[in-house]
Amino acid sequence: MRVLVVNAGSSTLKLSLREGDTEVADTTIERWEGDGHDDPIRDFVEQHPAPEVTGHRVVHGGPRFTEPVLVDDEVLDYLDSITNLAPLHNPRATAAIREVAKLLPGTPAVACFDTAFHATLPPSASTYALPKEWNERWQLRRYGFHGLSHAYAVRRAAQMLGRDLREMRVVSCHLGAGASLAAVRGGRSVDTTMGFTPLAGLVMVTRSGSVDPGMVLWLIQNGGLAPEHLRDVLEHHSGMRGLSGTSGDLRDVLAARGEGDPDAALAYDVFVHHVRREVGAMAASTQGLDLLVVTGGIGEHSSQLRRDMASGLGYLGISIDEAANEAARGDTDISAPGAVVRTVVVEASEGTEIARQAVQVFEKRRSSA
Ligand SMILES: Nc1ncnc2c1ncn2[C@@H]1O[C@H](COP(=O)(O)OP(=O)(O)O)[C@@H](O)[C@H]1O
Ligand SMILES: CC(=O)OP(=O)(O)O
Ligand SMILES: [Mg+2]
Repeated sequence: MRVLVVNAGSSTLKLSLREGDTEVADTTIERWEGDGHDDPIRDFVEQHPAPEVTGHRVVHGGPRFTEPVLVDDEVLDYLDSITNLAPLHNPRATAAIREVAKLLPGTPAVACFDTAFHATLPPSASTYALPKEWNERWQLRRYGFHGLSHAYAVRRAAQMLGRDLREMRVVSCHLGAGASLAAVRGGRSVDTTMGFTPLAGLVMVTRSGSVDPGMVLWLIQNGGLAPEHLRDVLEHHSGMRGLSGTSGDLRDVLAARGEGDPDAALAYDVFVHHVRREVGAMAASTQGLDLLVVTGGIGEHSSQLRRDMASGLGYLGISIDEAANEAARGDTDISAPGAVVRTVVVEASEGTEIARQAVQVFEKRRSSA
């Protein structure tokens, strides 16, 4: 089956065409505003054979969607209504869904949610200790994100090891522009570092990750900061970028650190500290660890980050092979011989998971029609 996969992330737009398990064409648009001014989606669709189904990444499914769903007007209206839950991401996804619907009228579109993978969190992990009425009124809870990436990465890692995912305790690390960890047990997500929004958890490239809520209130009341300004700073000018004072891209941070820049050195140390600390937290939620999976632009490409991360996690049984870590390209087992916990690098492929889900929904519809 031919599937068009549309992944509108916070910064890029990735398009790919898949036939079964093969990616026959793909493109990444670095800047896509989704405002109809330029139309890379049209170009891609016109240059390739028509798909039978389209799969879209939608970051936030809100309280309603815990599984992929066939898109219709009513689903789109609902997604519009929850835009403010993921303002960096969801508007771009709905813009892309509308654009593709115009170009390929009649082709079924399936929305695949980052949040869906974490719908299995137990209440103890998903519940915020706020007034019960608030949680009910606004459906406040830890939703968690990067679920498409985590789902693919843990399945792929288990396959590489020839093991049954359901029999392993896994911590999955998606370290890209956005970063989150997932604790996976019995094949299901039982905890994750992101929360109600993708701003929570780890220190990221430009996002602060979790900060003291009392400090946010203090900044509004005593710092005189307007909420919108604060949001912009926490989303775009914090993380490694805020600390380094220039770029949050780990390549730039490591280069500046190498030249003796103390701000870049601190930015890196803070990033690594939080990754290590949260791996420990996730391993507590899985009650032990058999497999550590590392994915995302940072996880796949920075052997230094993997080395520094692993060097602080020996107490969990994590031990990596130096040479394998340095040489790792694509999907690679970098575990030290005899390591109690396997450490595997997986090339992120949200697209594979989106295509899988889209085909599943499409075939279910066809068999019930
Ligand atoms: N060779 C590299 N070394 C260190 N970091 C890298 C390297 N290549 C990419 N990165 C990091 O990966 C990030 C992008 O991650 P990626 O997962 O591709 O992005 P997105 O989350 O937008 O999909 C960049 O911001 C950069 O920090
Ligand atoms: C959910 C999220 O943070 O996505 P991204 O990493 O693509 O920004
Ligand atoms: Mg990404």
